[in-house]
Amino acid sequence: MNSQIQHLYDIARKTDRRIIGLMSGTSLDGLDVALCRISGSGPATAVTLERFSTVSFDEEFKAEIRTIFAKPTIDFEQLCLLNPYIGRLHGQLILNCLHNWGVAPDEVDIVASHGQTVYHAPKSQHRRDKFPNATLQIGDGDHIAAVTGILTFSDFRQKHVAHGGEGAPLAVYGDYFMFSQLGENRILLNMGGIANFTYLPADGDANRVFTTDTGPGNTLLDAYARKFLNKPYDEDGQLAAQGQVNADLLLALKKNPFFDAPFPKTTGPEVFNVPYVEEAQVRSQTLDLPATDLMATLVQFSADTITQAIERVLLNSSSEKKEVAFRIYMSGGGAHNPQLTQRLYKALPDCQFDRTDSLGIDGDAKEAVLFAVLANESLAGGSTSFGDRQGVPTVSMGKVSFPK
Ligand SMILES: Nc1ncnc2c1ncn2[C@@H]1O[C@H](COP(=O)(O)OP(=O)(O)OP(=O)(O)O)[C@@H](O)[C@H]1O
Ligand SMILES: CC(=O)N[C@H]1[C@@H]2OC[C@@H](O2)[C@@H](O)[C@@H]1O[C@H](C)C(=O)O
Repeated sequence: MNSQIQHLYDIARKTDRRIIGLMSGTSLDGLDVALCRISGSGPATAVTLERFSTVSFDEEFKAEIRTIFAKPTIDFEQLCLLNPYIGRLHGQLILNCLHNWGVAPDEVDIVASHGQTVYHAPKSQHRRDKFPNATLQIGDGDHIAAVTGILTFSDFRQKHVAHGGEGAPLAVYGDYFMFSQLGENRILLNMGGIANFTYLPADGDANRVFTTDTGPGNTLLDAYARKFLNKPYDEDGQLAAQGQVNADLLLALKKNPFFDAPFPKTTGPEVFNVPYVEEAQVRSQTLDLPATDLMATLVQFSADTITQAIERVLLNSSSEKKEVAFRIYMSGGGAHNPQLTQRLYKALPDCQFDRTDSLGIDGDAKEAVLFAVLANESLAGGSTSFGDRQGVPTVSMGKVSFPK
């Protein structure tokens, strides 16, 4: 037997594993690196987040990704070059983090890498009948394994697509395994570039849990912060705080079939981008809106679409379950924006708000931890059924890269 297969087998048989989860999301702010110790599997999964860092990307690297990011037409050579480049970079950033943490690479069992999404195209978006749902992440796992010498799992989303899902959101698996709690209706709300939430019903029924994207989180805010402030984001919503919401533009922004589509569903910056806002401004005759009002309207747009999606869950829960309070646990960068969170508190007065930090997982690390949990599940779990339904296939995800 190849000794690397034996090594994989030995890791799978351990009672607990040290797994580094990696996430680089739609905000392109940096690489989230989460060193986790994980035992158990399925709903018995127990995670200790031992170390966490977000390693910021420099402007030159962000500009390289932006040449192909979420664009239907790109320079194919750039895509080809970035695939190994990002893999090697992520590998090097892992080594840097391990060095800073005083952890040797051979003390880590597995790297679980999301990669960089460069294009996301569910059927509802591409509308080309003969093609399936599609999504593309780059930063190949072989390069991460070669640079770090650590067995690497990567490219988690293709298996989900192969079984009829849209390739996202995958949070449903990790959230159910880590955060489901009998007796409490939980909403795990992650506000990254795109916002999504997981519904965890109080009865713990795996057949009813789901995660859905709700629309933009920070992606539009960041695009306009770059334009108006020449900064990566509007810190604490300071610019938005100075403006008034424009009702006509808000209405125009909300006119998109995505918002009425059934759960679960996904979207991305391929749809919600600057041209989308400009087109809504033309329709609502608000092209001359001051920067402050535009920012305030964009925050309201994110807040309203998140609220309306969550309200749908509250309405659909039976009267019996409504007696159990809904608690919303926030995570992701948007949870640091008071302009966004205050609007949510106001719009959902019957819900109690908290952060995933109170459940033991730093909200900024949650998505990186998810990939560590998915790799753990592929190694040691795989027996939890999510039923036979759209968007939540019962599958083990991730491809294996041996270091040699
Ligand atoms: N203090 C703050 N004030 C306002 N916004 C903030 C603050 N801190 C973080 N953010 C927002 O959070 C973003 C980063 O969020 P996060 O890292 O969760 O996104 P991501 O993981 O790239 O996205 P996704 O979940 O869509 O993949 C920043 O780009 C910024 O918009
Ligand atoms: C295709 C893709 O990369 N989607 C991301 C993105 O970022 C947030 C939202 O859009 C979510 O659908 C997903 O990531 C999280 C980790 C998920 O799959 O649950």
